[in-house]
Amino acid sequence: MSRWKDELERQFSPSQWSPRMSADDVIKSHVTALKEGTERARGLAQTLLNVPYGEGEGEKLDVYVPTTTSLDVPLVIYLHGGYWQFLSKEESGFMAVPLVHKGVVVVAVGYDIAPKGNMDVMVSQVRRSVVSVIQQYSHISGLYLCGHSAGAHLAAMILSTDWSQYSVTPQIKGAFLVSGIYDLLPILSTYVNEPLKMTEEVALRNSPSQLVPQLKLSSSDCDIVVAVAQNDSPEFRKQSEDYYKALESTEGLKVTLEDVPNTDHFNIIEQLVDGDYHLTQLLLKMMGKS
Ligand SMILES: N[C@@H](CC(=O)c1ccccc1NC=O)C(=O)O
Repeated sequence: MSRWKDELERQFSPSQWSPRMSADDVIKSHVTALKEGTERARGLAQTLLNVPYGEGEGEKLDVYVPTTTSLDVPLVIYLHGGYWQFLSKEESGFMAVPLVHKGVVVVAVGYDIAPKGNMDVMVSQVRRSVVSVIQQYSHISGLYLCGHSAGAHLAAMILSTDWSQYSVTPQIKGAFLVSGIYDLLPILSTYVNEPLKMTEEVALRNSPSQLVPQLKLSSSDCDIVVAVAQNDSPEFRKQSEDYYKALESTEGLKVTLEDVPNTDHFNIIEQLVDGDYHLTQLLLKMMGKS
């Protein structure tokens, strides 16, 4: 393998950039943290698990419901990460712990990761999950998205949807894009694409960086936070910076770049179990619940 390809693969291996632990350990600890947080959330909140949003076996979502008498109930849809090939909704309810406590509904969406699903399928699934959620929860005070890593990519694709082919047009008030990938071309030649098997055409039509004009048409009223970890790799940091710049130079969009100090690709999202964490506070503030 060429040194150039080695370096590209290292840039797209988030586990190799954590200053906290070895690559293997940071992934193990990530999965454990997400699982434990999700178990806690399932113990604390009322839940509706495995609610179908489509016909497919994998087209199900989990709802974490607050006990509140307030009429102002925002809803956050969480899209999990894992390079479109790892993780599931089963360990994706962790952020519900502090949010449900503040009267926010949290929805963790499942989608068919590769090799079962491909990029077009996953993007279609998460878009349909949003339509299903607003049809079932029409009384909510606002719809928000949060995605991590590959899930931030999927959230950005939701913001970039031409809803004319769908039965409703979702009004998304805010989106938290955490350590995401917005240009899929650089990963085409890496190990990440082995199970995905994307062609250049597939990568282009599923790159949010190519869809900024559509995002402006569909999501001009949405507050967008592009968050990146201080210890994300230079290529990951560049993905967030470039996408932020592309959005920011588009007139009429409200977008901020959050460079989160003392975090890596994994604990930037794990810490959403903590109500005092900077990004939890920002999310609550965006929803008017701080
Ligand atoms: N090869 C990747 C693996 C990875 O990103 C990952 C693996 C398991 C669960 C989650 C992951 N990534 C982000 O959520 C890495 O080097 O981190």
